[in-house]
Amino acid sequence: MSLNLSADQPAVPDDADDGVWLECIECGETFAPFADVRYTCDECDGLLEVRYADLPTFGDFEGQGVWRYTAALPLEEGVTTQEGATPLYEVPRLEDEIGVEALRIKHEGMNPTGSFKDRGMTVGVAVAKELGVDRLACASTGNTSAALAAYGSRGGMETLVLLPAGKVAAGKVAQASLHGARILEVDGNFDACLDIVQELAAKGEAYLLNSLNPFRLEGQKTIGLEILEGFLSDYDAVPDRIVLPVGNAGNTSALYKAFRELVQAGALDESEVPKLVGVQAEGAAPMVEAIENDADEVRRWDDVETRATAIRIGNPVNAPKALPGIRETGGTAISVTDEEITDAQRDLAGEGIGVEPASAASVAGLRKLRAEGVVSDDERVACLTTGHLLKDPDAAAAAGSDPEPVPAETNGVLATLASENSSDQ
Ligand SMILES: Cc1ncc(COP(=O)(O)O)c(C=O)c1O
Ligand SMILES: N[C@@H](CCOP(=O)(O)O)C(=O)O
Repeated sequence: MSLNLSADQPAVPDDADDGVWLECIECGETFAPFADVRYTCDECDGLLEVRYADLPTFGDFEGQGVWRYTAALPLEEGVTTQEGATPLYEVPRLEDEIGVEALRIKHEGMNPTGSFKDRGMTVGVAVAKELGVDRLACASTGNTSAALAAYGSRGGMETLVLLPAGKVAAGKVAQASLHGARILEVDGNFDACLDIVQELAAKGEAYLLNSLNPFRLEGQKTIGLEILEGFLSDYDAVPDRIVLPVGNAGNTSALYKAFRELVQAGALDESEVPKLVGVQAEGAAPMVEAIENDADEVRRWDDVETRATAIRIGNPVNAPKALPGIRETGGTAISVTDEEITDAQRDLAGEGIGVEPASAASVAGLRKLRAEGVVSDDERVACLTTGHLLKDPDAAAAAGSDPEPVPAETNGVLATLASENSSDQ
């Protein structure tokens, strides 16, 4: 099986349920979608994708948010807190400074729990209910755990999250905790947590809701659909390029699937599909390594480090879906330093957009690619910012300026205002 853009719509197998089925991206084996719990192929362990007998075009969408795109989703309703419909901000100063025809920021930090994970969970948790499971679990660098805890509690289900000890931003742990998840802090990195959660899921201890779960990625497809609709409405054309931070590579896979389905439905010409550009932190860049080396597989990095803790991931499990997404769209992958990430975080904040460090990687990557001449000045680009500033208050405080102590009287305040701001020097 190849995930190419011009692949024909597959024949509907006998095990389809109401025109929906699961299919292995490696060997093509098909499975009924809601009869049993499975995350990968029984035959070859390949990744699974949800397939549809009928694919929608733009005219088939109505309403707002993730569930506007019901025609492109496996269920008609989810466990919802009104996720999606996030802003597509204009950033005139950054657009000017980076030097592209148009730059828009799709700010996924404006979702209910402050990250794009809500789009996946509204679908994934609803499928879990359909399957009749009681305990949901994930490994997480923070945002998945916050979203799982919130949507699990909304669905009245037990949630278990495994976090790398000491490597998750404070806001995210607080969210998972208050929404009632049982939090286990693992003495290991995210990839080790995911190995364990996969084993727990295989033993039937919990239903896995990381992005290995094909249903979760269906919800995340709606990011791509919203970006395309936003650009069509404002520019009468889809973006030339979408730049996004990459960790486990779920979004890259999901956006590519959204575009492939539009091409198959005849709603988008193959030549119009936006180039997908993945950005990783230098200290955690296995996807970039694979793209640069033209490799078929991604090598697992055992030691990963970056200030952008959300993308501190060395073994992107969705690589077999994401590598074709980058290559088939004519995109690329690039790594950026932590300093470049923080600079971009400050620049976005300077346009009133508060993002966590991992999110700013997209803008840092675009800036670098523009400077290298890979992106040209006539391009219209969307950068995805994946999580809100308040997710990681420590990183925000470190990137911002320090408060200045003043006495509790006006003259003292005036004297301080008249002096140089020492934190600006
Ligand atoms: C804020 C943030 N940005 C980016 C990513 C990376 O997304 P993906 O795993 O879909 O590549 C994650 C988590 O993985 C995240 O939490
Ligand atoms: N950044 C992620 C890492 C896990 O990714 P997932 O998409 O596979 O759940 C997180 O927030 O935990």
